[in-house]
Amino acid sequence: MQLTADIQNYHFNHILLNAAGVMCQTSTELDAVLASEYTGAVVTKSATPLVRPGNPAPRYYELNNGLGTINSMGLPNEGFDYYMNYVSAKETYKPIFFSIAGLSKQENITMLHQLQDADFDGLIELNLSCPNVPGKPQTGYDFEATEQILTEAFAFFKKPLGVKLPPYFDIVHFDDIAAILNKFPLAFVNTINSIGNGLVIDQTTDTVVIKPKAGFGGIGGTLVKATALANVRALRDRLNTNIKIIGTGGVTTGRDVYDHILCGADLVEVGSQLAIEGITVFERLEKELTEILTKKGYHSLDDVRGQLKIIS
Ligand SMILES: O=C(O)c1[nH]c(=O)[nH]c(=O)c1Cl
Repeated sequence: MQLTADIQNYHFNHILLNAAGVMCQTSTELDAVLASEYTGAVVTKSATPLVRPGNPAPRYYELNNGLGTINSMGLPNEGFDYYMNYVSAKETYKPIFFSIAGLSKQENITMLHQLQDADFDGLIELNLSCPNVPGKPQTGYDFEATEQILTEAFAFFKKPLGVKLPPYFDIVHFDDIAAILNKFPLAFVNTINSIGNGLVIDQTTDTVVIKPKAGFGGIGGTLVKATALANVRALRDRLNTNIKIIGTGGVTTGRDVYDHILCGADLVEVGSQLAIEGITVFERLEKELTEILTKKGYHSLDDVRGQLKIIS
């Protein structure tokens, strides 16, 4: 079964990888994702210039019905230099995505200059959608700011650059963000990040389940699948074909992976379910995906990608 994909001159022997933020903050976690036989790549925790402890705990919670997660981590990470050292020293044939999430346009531009000048050979994911830094809006919801930072970035940045987007919920917003993104030679778009600022209640204590922001946090897992598929499909339909799509959100079974590909995804990321199930999730998802493809008589993901049918 052909389960491969390409983004520019990077080849992926498997289409699954972690979502930034999950199993990717330390070198031990990054090594575990790379070591899995069933991952095609790894993405780092979004880096800020300096080390960040993140928000006070409890800041992550798994709903006891298994339907999702809520997090307000607050961008905890080891700092830009840690991840630069990791990717520079790493001997791997698998592509590495280096995620950055500066707290200002200038921080992102500075990190992009450092990445441009470094001998890092990989892909860069500009996170425009962290919902959990108090007082900091999600850039992806500010279309002018999004266009501005991409204009400044592409004035000097020549390595493969993609963006991690928040979910959109309005057809006109799909039109608007796609029109902006199509102005730039992006390698990929990764959609979606968690659905920002949800609220989960502990039924026994009538209390929110996470401490930061009075309990407001990003929602992931099964609960966000319909929104994730819509964003993958809407952007695939609108973006230039040379901008590849990474589908993220709501992946807990092989069928969910298949659905993301039907909507147009080239790679598929696993966040909440990886946090819940652990590294073995990748083997299970690939086996379940392969079963579906075999049953349908397909030999390659190319037979499926973007082939979602509508009712005519
Ligand atoms: O709170 C976080 O660290 C976080 N949490 C998310 O759900 N998405 C992000 O992009 C980030 Cl940066």
